[in-house]
Amino acid sequence: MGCDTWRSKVNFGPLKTQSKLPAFFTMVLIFTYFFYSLTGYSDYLSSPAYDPESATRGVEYDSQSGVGTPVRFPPHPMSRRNRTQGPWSNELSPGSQTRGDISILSNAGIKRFPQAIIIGVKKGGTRALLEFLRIHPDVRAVGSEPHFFDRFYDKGLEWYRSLMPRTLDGQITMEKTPSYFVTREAPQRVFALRSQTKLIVVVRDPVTRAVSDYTQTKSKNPALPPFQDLAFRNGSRGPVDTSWSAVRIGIYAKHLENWLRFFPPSSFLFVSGERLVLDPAGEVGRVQDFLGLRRIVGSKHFYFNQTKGFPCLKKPEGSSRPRCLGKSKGRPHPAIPQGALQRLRDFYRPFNLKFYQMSGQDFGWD
Ligand SMILES: Nc1ncnc2c1ncn2[C@@H]1O[C@H](COP(=O)(O)OS(=O)(=O)O)[C@@H](OP(=O)(O)O)[C@H]1O
Repeated sequence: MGCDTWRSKVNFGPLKTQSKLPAFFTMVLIFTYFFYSLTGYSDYLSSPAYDPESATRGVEYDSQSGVGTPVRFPPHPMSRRNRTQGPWSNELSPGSQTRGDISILSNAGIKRFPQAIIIGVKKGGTRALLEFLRIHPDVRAVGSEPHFFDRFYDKGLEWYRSLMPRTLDGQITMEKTPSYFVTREAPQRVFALRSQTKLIVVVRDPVTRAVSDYTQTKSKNPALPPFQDLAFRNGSRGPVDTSWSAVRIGIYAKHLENWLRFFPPSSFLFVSGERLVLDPAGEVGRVQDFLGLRRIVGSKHFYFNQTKGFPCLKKPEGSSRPRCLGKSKGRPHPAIPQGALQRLRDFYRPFNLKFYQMSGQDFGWD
């Protein structure tokens, strides 16, 4: 009788007990999946597994020879806690680190290596471009600068991939680290990871860029000598001091040569930092075309903020309110003697002309 009673109590309608078992286990599986998804454990458990795309890329990677040698990824070097608190956390952009970090959907998709990287240039407008692109539903980007190919290469590919946001099929993973453009080893390293990587370089008049760079350093170190004392040797009377990074970064042709040893010209898109301010929709339109994206980000997303003196977003990613970039972007520059600026302009002219030839674009700095 006991057994019959039990049977009749667990009888769901016309189904027999045997046919209910698979349904029961399916429910347990579904429950377990949602439990892990909601608590974030699925992220933790799945991180050492390689998606086919990144595993294929691992075959390309060889830090010594650059290409062709299959190598194993190193074991995951970071604990769960450290993965979210990397050394780059001080460099977080204003706003969230990745789109929808706190949403349940953040566990959907796969962490992939970037298909496109903004590799430079420092103070070119790289943050503005990345924040503009992040409005696009098919773009997901790391908010901070990973600095993998210059500073943290020793941490290994899995560390790098763990920083990436999850993407669904058809979405593009991006990051920006402007110092890659001037890092000697970066081209080979990027190529070794993914030879098809699309490379975006935001360039700006090298003279203004140098002043912008100086302004940033001076804001952290007010005792910094005057610009002209650093830009020229012998107390500003001598030749241009190319050992000063603020000057050296602006010799774009030289750095680009280094990249062209590994990547064909078609891998690059050069974005004008000046046009990005004057016509953000136009410049972002070119970037969307280059990335093979639908032109979704357009003029309706921008407005010119008179106080800031720069275009701002009407509705940035992760927010419903208009927002401009932070105070460190678009800040006033100190007055530099005209003579010093002219000498620098003369210095850069031949390099600029060479860069125009190499990039196939005249940026109009001269
Ligand atoms: N929309 C908008 N808002 C604010 N700032 C803008 C914008 N578009 C371009 N810029 C220019 O971006 C310059 C900073 O460049 P980066 O973001 O590449 O700097 S960094 O290398 O990441 O530090 C920054 O340089 P400074 O003007 O010297 O501050 C700006 O001129």
